[in-house]
Amino acid sequence: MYIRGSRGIHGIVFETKEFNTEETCPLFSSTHAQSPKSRRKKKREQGLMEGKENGPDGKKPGRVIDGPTNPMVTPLLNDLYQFTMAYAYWKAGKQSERSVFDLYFRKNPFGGEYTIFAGLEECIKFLANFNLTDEEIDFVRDSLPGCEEAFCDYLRGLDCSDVEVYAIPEGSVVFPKVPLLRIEGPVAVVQLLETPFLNLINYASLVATNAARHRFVAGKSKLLLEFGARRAQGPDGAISASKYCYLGGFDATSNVAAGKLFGIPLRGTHSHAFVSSFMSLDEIVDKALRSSDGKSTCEDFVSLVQTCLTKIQNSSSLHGVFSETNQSELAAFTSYALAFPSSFLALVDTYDVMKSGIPNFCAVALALNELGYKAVGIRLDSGDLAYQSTEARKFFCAIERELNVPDFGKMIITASNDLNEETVDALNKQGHEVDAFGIGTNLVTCYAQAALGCVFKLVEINNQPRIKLSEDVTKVSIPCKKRTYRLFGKEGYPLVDIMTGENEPPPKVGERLLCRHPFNESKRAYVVPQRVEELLKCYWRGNAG
Ligand SMILES: Nc1ncnc2c1ncn2[C@@H]1O[C@H](COP(=O)(O)OP(=O)(O)OP(=O)(O)O)[C@@H](O)[C@H]1O
Ligand SMILES: O=P(O)(O)OC[C@H]1O[C@H](OP(=O)(O)OP(=O)(O)O)[C@H](O)[C@@H]1O
Ligand SMILES: O=C(O)c1cccnc1
Ligand SMILES: [Mg+2]
Repeated sequence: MYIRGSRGIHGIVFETKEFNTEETCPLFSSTHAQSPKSRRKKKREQGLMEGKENGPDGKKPGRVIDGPTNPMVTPLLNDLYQFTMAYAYWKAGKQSERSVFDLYFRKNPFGGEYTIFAGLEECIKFLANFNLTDEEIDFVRDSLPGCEEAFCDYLRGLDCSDVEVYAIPEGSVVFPKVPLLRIEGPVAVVQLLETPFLNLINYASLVATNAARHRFVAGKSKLLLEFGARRAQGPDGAISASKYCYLGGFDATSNVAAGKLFGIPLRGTHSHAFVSSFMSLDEIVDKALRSSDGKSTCEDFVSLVQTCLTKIQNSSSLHGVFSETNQSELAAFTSYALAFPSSFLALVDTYDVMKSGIPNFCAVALALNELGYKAVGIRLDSGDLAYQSTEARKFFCAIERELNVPDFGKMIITASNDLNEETVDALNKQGHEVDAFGIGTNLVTCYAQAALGCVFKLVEINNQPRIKLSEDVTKVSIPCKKRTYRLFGKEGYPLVDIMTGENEPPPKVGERLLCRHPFNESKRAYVVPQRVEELLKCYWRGNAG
């Protein structure tokens, strides 16, 4: 069954970070995740969860799995109807019927050609710790009219030991309608997984895709910094954005909590407030700075900065670019350099980029250079970023030439201010000298598209296929328990993802295969795969061994 050609991504090398298990990804080997509830914690401490985790091969490494990162992710993070259905299944004696659900999305986000799958690890953490506390059961009892006590007893015994989860590895490039997860198990239990799983996967995959798209437009060589914590949709939005933007190809985050939780590299500069908090150089009391080799001390770093500024003012090619610079800004930069001589990076647009910020920065950077330090660079946060970055680079290169300071021209130029895919693309077209982009609002809020629209559909029960019909053909579900494969061509690129029935023979390398679109009869293609990769791997095998 032909689903979606991967040729749309032909030639693009995605550098998303793939992580299949906690072991393989240091990013998620956090030992700090908090258990949601004391009862769950106790259960884990007693080792009751031990031996249940499965890697992509379904093997059990035999150790305890932490709960979800966010302690609010409990079985109650659900739609009421999952509990009413669970009750009604139970009343009808159907609660244990073996069901198969597919989790998939229908359309790539952002008008694009691909999606990055994310959120799987949190789903497995949720499964591994799935149980309802007495308090939660009391609340469910009160929320369901006429709820019988025996149902509460049933809920008390519920866990995911009868559930199996097959999934595409987290961080993979995925396409519409191909199941990202296949979840098998007792229908009432699997039903209770629908909303939490969708919640954990929808935003994660959307923001990871957004990050990957920003990476693609920025190019491999640029440093991408996620600056979204202040604009994200609440605390979970911020933490999830940092985690999944890193997965999607960002290099670092400004979010300290995400750095601690996941080991994501932290990066940052300083704000306008720091610059405007200073009035004059007289405010700097401790003016001494030891040289980088520790062999000498400059007793008056402020005077050294002033001397360097005069040197720049007197240099022939820089002459005329500026006259007097803002002295409060110079005080802020000098003070910052005294605090961070080895990693000095200044925000240069508080007053006037070319007439003040850049010369002031260069004066401080030159003074540091005399003591053996190398300044890192600047940040631009307003105005025409293409023009300003180009002018700044020219200035740095002129100083390198005129004052004979090796590598001064290679200063890192960071840009921020409401950036998104389009502005980065526009900058590329105009030509710019930006080395690093700091991106917040548009990235983490996924401003260009609010949700991915993953769904969770019953495709089989008691070994019988199930379908959901719809007037809208794109909403018709694809029945049956399936296997999915990615077929690769001669040059090693993926050609197509296909779905087959569970018991159909798998595609064979070198054998011609007719692939058909599930809804559009006219779309079909013969493919001769050079490599075949099964996409759904076992991540949770319950008690099955
Ligand atoms: N060369 C460029 N080409 C296209 N877009 C740009 C370019 N330079 C900057 N931008 C974008 O244009 C917008 C500038 O917005 P705006 O004019 O509101 O900011 P500003 O006045 O420069 O700064 P602020 O209001 O934050 O002090 C930002 O979204 C920025 O990312
Ligand atoms: O623009 P974003 O992509 O969200 O990136 C984060 C923004 O947050 C900071 O300032 P803030 O926006 O708080 O103040 P500013 O608008 O005055 O710069 C920073 O200077 C960026 O502009
Ligand atoms: O470190 C920075 O420069 C930063 C962090 C968050 C938001 N804006 C900027
Ligand atoms: Mg801003």
